[in-house]
Amino acid sequence: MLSVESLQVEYNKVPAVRNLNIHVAAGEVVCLVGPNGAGKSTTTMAIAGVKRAASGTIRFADVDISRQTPEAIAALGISLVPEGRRIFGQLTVRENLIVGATLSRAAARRNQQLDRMFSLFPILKERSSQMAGQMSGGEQQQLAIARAMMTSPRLLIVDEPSLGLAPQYVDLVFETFAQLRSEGVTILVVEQSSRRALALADRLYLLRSGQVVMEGAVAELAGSAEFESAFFGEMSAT
Ligand SMILES: Nc1ncnc2c1ncn2[C@@H]1O[C@H](COP(=O)(O)OP(=O)(O)OP(=O)(O)O)[C@@H](O)[C@H]1O
Repeated sequence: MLSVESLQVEYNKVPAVRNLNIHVAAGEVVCLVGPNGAGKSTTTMAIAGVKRAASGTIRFADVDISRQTPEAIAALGISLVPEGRRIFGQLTVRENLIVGATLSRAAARRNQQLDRMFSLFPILKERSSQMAGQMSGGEQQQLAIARAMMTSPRLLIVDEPSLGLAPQYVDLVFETFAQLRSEGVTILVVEQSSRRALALADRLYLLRSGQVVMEGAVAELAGSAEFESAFFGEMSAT
């Protein structure tokens, strides 16, 4: 479904991602893990088209999206839940809005999708008339994921969903992913270091300094001394 080949992404001519190759098959849950500054967010932004690749190819469902606009990429079925406060601090307000824009395709099905999200996230139904900013961090994260799901994406990309969340909300968010996965949603999830993400994922890529340093099926990697030391040795597990 998604194939990233020899991706290079730069900030002011300095590479943040170098010769990166990842792929995600339909129905898979794939995890991008790695320490601060490894290039995880940059990779997600390049896939969603909000940060232009310096070189390399990104293909989605056999379409080369490397040079496409964020709107076109969203219309093809990729939805990104960005890191942090669900906004891109380094992008303009307009660019942020474009990423979350409601597509005309989705608008026709809006009420149906709203009902689906309310059944997936009961708290959002309960709070439907409340100002979103008044909700807890965990509830806001659910809202961010639900908003991304409103367009019925074929690929949902979520950048550090557990960042800053209390443990019970992390559980809730990962239960949501498990539910989405059982409904056939393909998910690319970014985490610094998370056993929950590992429990969810089929495969993972471990990034460091903008490059993939380890990859494989979680079932095969987890437990190996090499992986445990690379993944948990230098990072705090959550
Ligand atoms: N706007 C920017 N300008 C310059 N350099 C940047 C910018 N954004 C990111 N970088 C650099 O690019 C590299 C990759 O950053 P990125 O945010 O993609 O990493 P990450 O793996 O997502 O880390 P984190 O877990 O901290 O979000 C880092 O060296 C970072 O300092």
